[in-house]
Amino acid sequence: MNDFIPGQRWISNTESELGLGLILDADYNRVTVLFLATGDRRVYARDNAPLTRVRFAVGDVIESADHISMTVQDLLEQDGMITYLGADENGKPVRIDEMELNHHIQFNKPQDRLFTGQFDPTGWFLLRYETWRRQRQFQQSEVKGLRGARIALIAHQLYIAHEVAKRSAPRVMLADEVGLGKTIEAGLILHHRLLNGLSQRVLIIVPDSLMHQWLVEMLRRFNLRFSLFDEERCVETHEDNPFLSEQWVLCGQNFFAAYPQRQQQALEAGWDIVVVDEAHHLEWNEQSPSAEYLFVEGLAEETPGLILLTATPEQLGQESHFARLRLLDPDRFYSFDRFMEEEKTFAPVAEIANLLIAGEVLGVDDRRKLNGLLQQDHVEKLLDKVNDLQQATPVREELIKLLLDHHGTSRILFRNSRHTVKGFPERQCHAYPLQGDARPDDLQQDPYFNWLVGQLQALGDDKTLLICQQAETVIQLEQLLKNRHGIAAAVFHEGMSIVERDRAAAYFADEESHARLLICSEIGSEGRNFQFLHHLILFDLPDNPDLLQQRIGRLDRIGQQHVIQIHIPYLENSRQQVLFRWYDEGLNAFRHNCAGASQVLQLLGDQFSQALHSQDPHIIDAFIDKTRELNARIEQELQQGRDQLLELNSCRPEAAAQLIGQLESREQDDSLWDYMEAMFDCYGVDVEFHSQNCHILWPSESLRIDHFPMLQDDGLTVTTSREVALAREDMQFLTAEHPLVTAAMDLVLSSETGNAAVSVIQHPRLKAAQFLLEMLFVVECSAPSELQIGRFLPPTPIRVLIDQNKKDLTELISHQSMIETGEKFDKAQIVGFLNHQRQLVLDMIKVAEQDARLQMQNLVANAGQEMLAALTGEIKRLVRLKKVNPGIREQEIEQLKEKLLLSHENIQAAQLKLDAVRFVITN
Ligand SMILES: Nc1ncnc2c1ncn2[C@@H]1O[C@H](COP(=O)(O)OP(=O)(O)OP(=O)(O)O)[C@@H](O)[C@H]1O
Repeated sequence: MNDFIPGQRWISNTESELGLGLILDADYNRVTVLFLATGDRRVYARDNAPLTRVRFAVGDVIESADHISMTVQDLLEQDGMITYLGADENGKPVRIDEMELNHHIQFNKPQDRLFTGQFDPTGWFLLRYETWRRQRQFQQSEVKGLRGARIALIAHQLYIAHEVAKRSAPRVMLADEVGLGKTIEAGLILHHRLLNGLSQRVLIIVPDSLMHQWLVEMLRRFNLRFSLFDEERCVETHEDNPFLSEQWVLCGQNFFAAYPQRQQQALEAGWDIVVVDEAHHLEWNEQSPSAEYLFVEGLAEETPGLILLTATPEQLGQESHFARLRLLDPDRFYSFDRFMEEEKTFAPVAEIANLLIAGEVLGVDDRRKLNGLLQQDHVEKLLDKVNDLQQATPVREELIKLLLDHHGTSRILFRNSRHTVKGFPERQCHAYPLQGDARPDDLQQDPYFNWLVGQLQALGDDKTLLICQQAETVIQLEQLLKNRHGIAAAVFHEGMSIVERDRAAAYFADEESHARLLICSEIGSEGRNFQFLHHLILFDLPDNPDLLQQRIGRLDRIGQQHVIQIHIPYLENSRQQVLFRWYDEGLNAFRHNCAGASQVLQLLGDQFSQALHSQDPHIIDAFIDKTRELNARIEQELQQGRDQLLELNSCRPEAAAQLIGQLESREQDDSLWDYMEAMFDCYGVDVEFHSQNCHILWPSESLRIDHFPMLQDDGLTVTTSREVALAREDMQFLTAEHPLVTAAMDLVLSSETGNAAVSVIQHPRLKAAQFLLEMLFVVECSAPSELQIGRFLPPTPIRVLIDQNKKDLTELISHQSMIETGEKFDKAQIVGFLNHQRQLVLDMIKVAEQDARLQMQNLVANAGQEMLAALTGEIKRLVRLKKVNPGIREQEIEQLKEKLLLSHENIQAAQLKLDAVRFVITN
């Protein structure tokens, strides 16, 4: 067992990026280590802590926390602590106690393994090399985080995810029209952030009826395994704060409402991103904001990332919509009146933005208008270049960004509609006027019920969804259909538990089940996926057009293959008939989603309820005509203003097409599979051919480790084809982002295996009987995770090849061209030779290191510039907004400046580590 003494310095074998650890405490079972570079504290079991004692040797150059560096000349050991004695650059004697060592220090171990003969087969070195190369390539890829999801490549979704995920704090409202894939967009954003280490802790809050669907979607589409939290689960964890027991948590909205003390715990637990689905339920007005709103407001203040999802943002009125935007960006959305005022100026803003996007020359007048709009932003210099062919593209992008952000609907609101996303099937509406004076209490006598029985018979074997308002109606309908007519139906309503509801929906969806009808109360009208159906019966109609859109959206969503048939019964001369005509003739809302419906309703005011209760055909006709007129006007206004701006922000077709192009070309290249085969070979995983692009993986008898990521004894079937993955959910979709691949890559890089190797090669440019060193250095930056330094300087490999004359051959002889001859060598002889030539080998490493250091300086300089551009952009924006919004605190700006300084400091403190070395003999 290791002897740990507080004050000693140890390094993590698996997370060397944490820098130098300091033993804080060691008792019988456990050892506590503080990694000062990142501020992380880790507790390990004492008998198998993955830690290595840091002990420098004579000749090593070390540095103290105060940046005093020295060459070690001697080591003093007392009571388990080491003191290094040596001299600084000027030869002045220095002593550094190990406690004083710089915590950013990292270690160059591969050469030690080389000199002691601990080299691995070349395949491992190549695997290590390729793993670093791929990881770096991945970091630089525009489509990182978007590749691994089991989804069809749909332009607007990829565009949004790509736009949002790379921001320093993703705070957005995803408000695409019903069924266009907001859950998928949120999943893609989470997937990207988690995969890149930009976010760790995620809380998703959804209506209870959607909990299970979210859980399944996150897992099957993104390989993200969330934990469902309810009261029972919280009690079971036995933790003071149960939310600290998991990183990815999914909760129902009602749970927080029912257990307010859990709200406090969720607030205290701290998250990187909070996602709220069906966010229109967060109702707000000045006098009485809802409890749900206040809770999310609390989370919004504490959490850097916030994603709100709603297809109908204005369902509870403009004020609530504004309040939710304010949750996301209080600096930008500070006054409701101002927000309402701004809508009026959307048309000219959209006009100019369109000119900029179209790449048209901006005349003097246009430039003046633009300058007027962007007065606070001092864009004169940009405007000078706006027509300059060489510089116009980035300049125009910047101007569009400013316009949308400061004068448009802002960059946090995304809304795509069927108007722009094509390919949705037609909707047909069938009206069924029924005779009768009024609807009796007894459903059996109700003409609606009799109609329903006949209608179900007419629909034959086609499965159908029926939605009505009340749970009570659902229960009665089901009973009567069963008892009187032997018709089996599944039900879904608020009186059922979540498990019962999910079970009912699954039973209904099962092709084998007898139930041809699913009867839902209004809660079934939100979020659920029923695109496998194409008949919808609206047993009654909601008064709110957004609710109607939600209902139809259950069927009219991505994946719908058929023309959607909407069936609506109504009693002649009844309120329901007027409502039907209002939707049908006034808004045309059954066949199309109607963007201006909420505004029409607002403008109609009392006339709406008056007309619904009227029996006078003139009043009703006039009401319908007025609706039609208002609707046409509002739709036109929206189309020229707000909707145009939303469209511009929500998807740029060329950019999206480029993303899709990149994703497709990656998938056509099968180098991932070649790489994985090499990995499987090294680790001892058997591969069996299944069918084209599909394989079965098994742990072989000679598996090198106890457990290969995700691999069970009964094997795992994988496919590298997206098409197959979409059709066959039983297969894993193997991409560079699949957890099996990423975990296997981590495995390679966190172990020493492959960091020292010996190869015999032949190369036309090299004489026989020479030797060279191929080295892989890695630039690493250990910094607190909230700085997200990885955005600018992720771990970056640098390859250097040096020959025995200390000449740098990196450019001349590529890694790929160094092919092994397969010739055997005498290991003992090589070790003897290496030790005999120790000084030369060390000198060769030194030369390589100098070269790598130069390259590192460039990397650091570039990363610094990128960081500076990103953070000064954020600072400038705040300074600009502060001029119009007195609510912005100076402190916010100061915090950003501090973040900039800290990021700069950490990037400058990047370290170079020799990760792997290969001794190459030529033949
Ligand atoms: N890119 C995609 N590939 C495959 N299926 C998709 C894709 N995008 C969406 N879908 C499917 O389409 C349906 C609608 O998507 P999703 O639930 O994300 O939409 P939504 O906008 O959240 O809907 P709602 O407004 O009803 O909440 C889901 O069944 C989803 O799995």
